[in-house]
Amino acid sequence: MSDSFAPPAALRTLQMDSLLGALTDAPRWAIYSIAAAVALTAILLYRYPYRERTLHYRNLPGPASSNFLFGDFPKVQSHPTGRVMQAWFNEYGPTVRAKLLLGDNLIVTADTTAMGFIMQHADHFIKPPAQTRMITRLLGHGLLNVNFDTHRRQRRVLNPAFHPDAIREMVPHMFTKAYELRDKLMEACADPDYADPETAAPRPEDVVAGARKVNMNKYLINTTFDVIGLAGFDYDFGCLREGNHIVTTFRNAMSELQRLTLFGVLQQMIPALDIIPSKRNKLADLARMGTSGVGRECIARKRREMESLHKDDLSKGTFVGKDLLSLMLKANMAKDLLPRDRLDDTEMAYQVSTFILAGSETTSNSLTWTLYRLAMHLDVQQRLREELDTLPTDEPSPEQLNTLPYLENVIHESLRLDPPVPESMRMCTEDVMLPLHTPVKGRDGTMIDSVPMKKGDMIITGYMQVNHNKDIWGPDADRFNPDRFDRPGIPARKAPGTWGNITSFNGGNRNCIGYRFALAEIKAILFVLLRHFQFEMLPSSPTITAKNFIIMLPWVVGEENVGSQMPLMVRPLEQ
Ligand code: HEM
Repeated sequence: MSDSFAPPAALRTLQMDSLLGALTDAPRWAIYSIAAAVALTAILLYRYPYRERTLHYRNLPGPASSNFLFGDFPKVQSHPTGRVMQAWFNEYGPTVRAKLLLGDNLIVTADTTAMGFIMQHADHFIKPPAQTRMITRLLGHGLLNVNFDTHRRQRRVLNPAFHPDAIREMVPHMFTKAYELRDKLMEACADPDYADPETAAPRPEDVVAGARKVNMNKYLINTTFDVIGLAGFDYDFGCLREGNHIVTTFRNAMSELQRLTLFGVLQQMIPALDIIPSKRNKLADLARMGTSGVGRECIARKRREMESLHKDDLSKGTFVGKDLLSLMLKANMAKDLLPRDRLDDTEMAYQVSTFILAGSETTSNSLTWTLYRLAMHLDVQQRLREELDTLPTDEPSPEQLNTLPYLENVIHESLRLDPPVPESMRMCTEDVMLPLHTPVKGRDGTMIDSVPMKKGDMIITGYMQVNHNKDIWGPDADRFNPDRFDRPGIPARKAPGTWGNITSFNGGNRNCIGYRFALAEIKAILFVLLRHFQFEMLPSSPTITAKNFIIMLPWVVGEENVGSQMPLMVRPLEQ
């Protein structure tokens, strides 16, 4: 039947010949253009309508894509941290689907059960390979970016270094650096010509008797780098004193990697671009060489100290220091550790790079946002200061600091409201059903209480949105109120996470290994700062906003050229 409509064979041959003839006669550019157009159409049909129709979680609700090529993430990035995602959750419920690059889909959730499930199944939800490649280039194969058995092996050696007893021994280093910071700020405030090079020149109204405009974020970054150097591996970076070129290179690399550039986007999609000596690749290599070089130097020094102490038997080389690296080296020598489970020196050096990143910018940002909240709420700041003043010492022990309930509440509230790592992305490694606490209404009107995920699917978990969940923290969940923790019935229900019913330190076996270190450091630094200074908002009231570049950084609207900053008025207190 159908053959009767087909042209006769001779005619078919003629048509084919004339098509081929036309193609061979056509100029080359025309042939290439046609081929490119056909390929592009095929790709677009595949990436958009085809995948949309065949997507296994297509019923999940979510926004219409805000950008055909780049998906929703330019919009997410151009708004303050968490704003766009929260708007989606308000409209569709806590689990939605959104668009990544070139029509790729992903799931975005702040559902407490889904997030708990992801935390408890770390092998099923790993960091996306593109992100891991980038971080590995910066840090090497350290704890932050290895998976499966390698992660378990490394974590086993690192865990003892973060035991509460071990952290207690590191607190004096935290105070040493907190007092160095105090002295730097005092110097700045005493100098009538002081102009902070890390922020814009003060406006006339910000020139105030007895106080100075200071970019506290930068001072705190220098402090936390110094603390991690001393407490982490017995190495003084001296960032507060005079700056350090290794840290500067490292921070430059971080800024470059955090910038949204076309090359960066392409590099995520095309691993072959890793070999291009682009600015971001070169800076990441330099940063890794610098920090892991510090690691190697410290490891060699520790080994020499151990050898001179325990010439006869290296395995006795226990008491070489109380820093993280010494404790890791000690754990690595434990007799019950099989040789294949030990970390070699390169792996050990990469942990140093990892702690430099994971242990400094997170803590400094948490402190920065805490000071911002305290500057906005001078009553809270004063009440906290009065509590700190009840301790009869300039260098309290961790136990003494732990007796201060308001200090605990302020830190808890700040970490809840402004988590330095506001979200994380994961890739599914095998097919699973993701359970939900709160069902969402599907596009076809049915309720969805679990989401089918397949190997390779991407998901973003919103730490910040769980922390702001009104069902857990009450109707004022978006407000800074350290007293909420003393209210009966708050938190109203359980949220996943390692500490304080908040997700800021993640949870499960990929939780933040350094959370006790961070809490001790935040307490020591706040103790010293608040007993010597009052922190105030600038009289010119610039708009401070938060932008997420892996870490939630503070920016001043209209001063983006200055880079990330938190300018505050710093006023020394009369002693
Ligand atoms: C307020 C300060 C801190 C916050 C909010 C914080 C938060 C986090 C979060 C959310 C993660 C999970 C990241 C993910 O898997 O996507 C993490 C992991 C990690 N953090 Fe922290 N962190 C802080 C301080 C520290 C400190 C001081 C150290 C080290 C001294 C540290 C070392 C690490 C490491 C090594 C990991 C990777 C753990 C693993 O994958 O097993 N962090 N942190």
